[in-house]
Amino acid sequence: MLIIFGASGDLTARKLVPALFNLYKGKHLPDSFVVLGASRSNMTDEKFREKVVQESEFLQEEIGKEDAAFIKNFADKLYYQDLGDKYDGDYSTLTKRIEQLNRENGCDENYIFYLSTPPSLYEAIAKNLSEAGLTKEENGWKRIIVEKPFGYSLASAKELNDGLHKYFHESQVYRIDHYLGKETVQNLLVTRFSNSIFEPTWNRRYIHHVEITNAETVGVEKRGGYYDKSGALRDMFQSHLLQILSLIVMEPPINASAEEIRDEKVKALKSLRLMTDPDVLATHTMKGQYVASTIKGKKVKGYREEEGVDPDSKTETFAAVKFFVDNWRWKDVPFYVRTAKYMPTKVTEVVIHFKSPAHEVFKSQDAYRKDNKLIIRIQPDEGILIKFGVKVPGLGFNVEQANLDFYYSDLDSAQVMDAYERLLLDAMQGDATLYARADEVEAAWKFVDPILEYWSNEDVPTYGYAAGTWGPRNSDEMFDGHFGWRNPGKLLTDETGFCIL
Ligand SMILES: NC(=O)C1=CN([C@@H]2O[C@H](COP(=O)(O)OP(=O)(O)OC[C@H]3O[C@@H](n4cnc5c(N)ncnc54)[C@H](OP(=O)(O)O)[C@@H]3O)[C@@H](O)[C@H]2O)C=CC1
Ligand SMILES: O=C1O[C@H](COP(=O)(O)O)[C@@H](O)[C@H](O)[C@H]1O
Repeated sequence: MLIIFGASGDLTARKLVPALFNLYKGKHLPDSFVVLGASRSNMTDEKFREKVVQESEFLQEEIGKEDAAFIKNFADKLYYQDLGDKYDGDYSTLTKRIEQLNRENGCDENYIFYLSTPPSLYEAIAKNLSEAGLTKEENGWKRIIVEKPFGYSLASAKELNDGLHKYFHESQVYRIDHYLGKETVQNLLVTRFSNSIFEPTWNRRYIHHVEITNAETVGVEKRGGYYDKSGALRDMFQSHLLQILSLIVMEPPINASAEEIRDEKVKALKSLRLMTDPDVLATHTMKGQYVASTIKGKKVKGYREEEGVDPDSKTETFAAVKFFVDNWRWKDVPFYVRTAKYMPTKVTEVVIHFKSPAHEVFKSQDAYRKDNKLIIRIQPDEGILIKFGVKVPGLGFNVEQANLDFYYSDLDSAQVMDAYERLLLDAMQGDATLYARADEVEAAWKFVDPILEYWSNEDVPTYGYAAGTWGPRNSDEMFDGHFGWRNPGKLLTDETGFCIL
């Protein structure tokens, strides 16, 4: 049984229920499987079913495709229990409901508790589950999935880990990071460790620098209140982007088990050189915020005008960090990672920039266009592209770049599972490989904390950039004159919005 706390919220309707529907449709769920939503709101089972189906755009589309009886059969697996006026009360009513559903549906006592509430409630919920006897594993396994953000800083992440560990063993805790559920993120491991052509060059001898971009075309939408306290560094960089980075940086695991892979990821995260010197932080980090602009004749709101955002906010919607990895493989190779809202195109990609050939036989005017690049496109158009030099036909030896590409969509079996679908299924199967372990999360916060502390200083500039552009006009300066960011899409406006906020 899957028991979702905070089931009246946005995530349940928009992500969890559609993922469960797809698992049901793909026959990945046992017949006895049921979902029990729990929150403070008062709702009947029927009302809960109607609500999640109505609020899920995905299910609305499915209603047009599937026959009504099929959708109803799925919806009938969803139940709801209100928790009274708080999450840290007595769970005896919840326990009785779980027992009743077990009897009625012939379920085992295998439970996943999915915490989809504000994180401040996680420990209280874990405590109440334990006091209600719902965490005992005598008659079946018990797992707890916790949503991001996992902490607000290293100290709060440690506190949260300690709080959960009072009631659940680490092997029962599944910290979700939906980027790890993306097919191409998982493919980073396969690309690296199942091909003997990449691994020998995957080091300081051949790689000049590594770039990771995560760009979104939307602003903060309805989540202004949450985002203004978080910012891009906490929202995306600490979690999703450092997870991707760890897969690029890590050493080969001895096998593909959850513990071996996660051991190597932790080692990678622990190798990140901490930046504490303000002079280094000033040149190696940059924060920005989108300001109003006009895109295709339409006025777009600036971040400070969004609902729930402080009109004087200095919270970053653009975060860029340059850093080094202190180990044998990566010594002196710079990593550039950026994430931002309201950029010209939605894209997440990793670009491995290889060094120029040791001896230049063929001179080229445009070194950037000549150097080899491996581009791993995480989304959209999931795939891999290798850029390599070819001779321009005709006289002389002029070099231009050609592409060798692979797109996931070209595979016959291209049925890419949604990230939540994959991760829920893994949790049901007890596979935690794609979930973050306590020490991974703490290692990531350890790297991020000094940057956040530096950014909390009023003197650190927050650069304005026009919504629809590739961030602050001066963001290439981090590259010390070497190339700059790869911007895979045209600007949506001529405005720069450049200013210091
Ligand atoms: N929505 C998204 O796209 C994403 C969400 N997440 C994370 O998932 C979790 C759930 O997100 P989401 O569904 O958007 O959150 P919501 O704000 O919609 O909250 C979920 C539920 O928690 C309960 N709740 C909200 N605020 C409080 C409060 N102050 N005290 C007690 N209960 C409260 C409410 O239920 P009730 O009042 O009925 O008890 C609410 O329906 C959060 O941790 C979020 O950070 C992560 C990634 C993306
Ligand atoms: O976790 C989050 O991720 C989304 C972006 O996810 P994607 O799968 O659409 O790339 C981001 O918009 C949100 O701010 C953040 O909390």
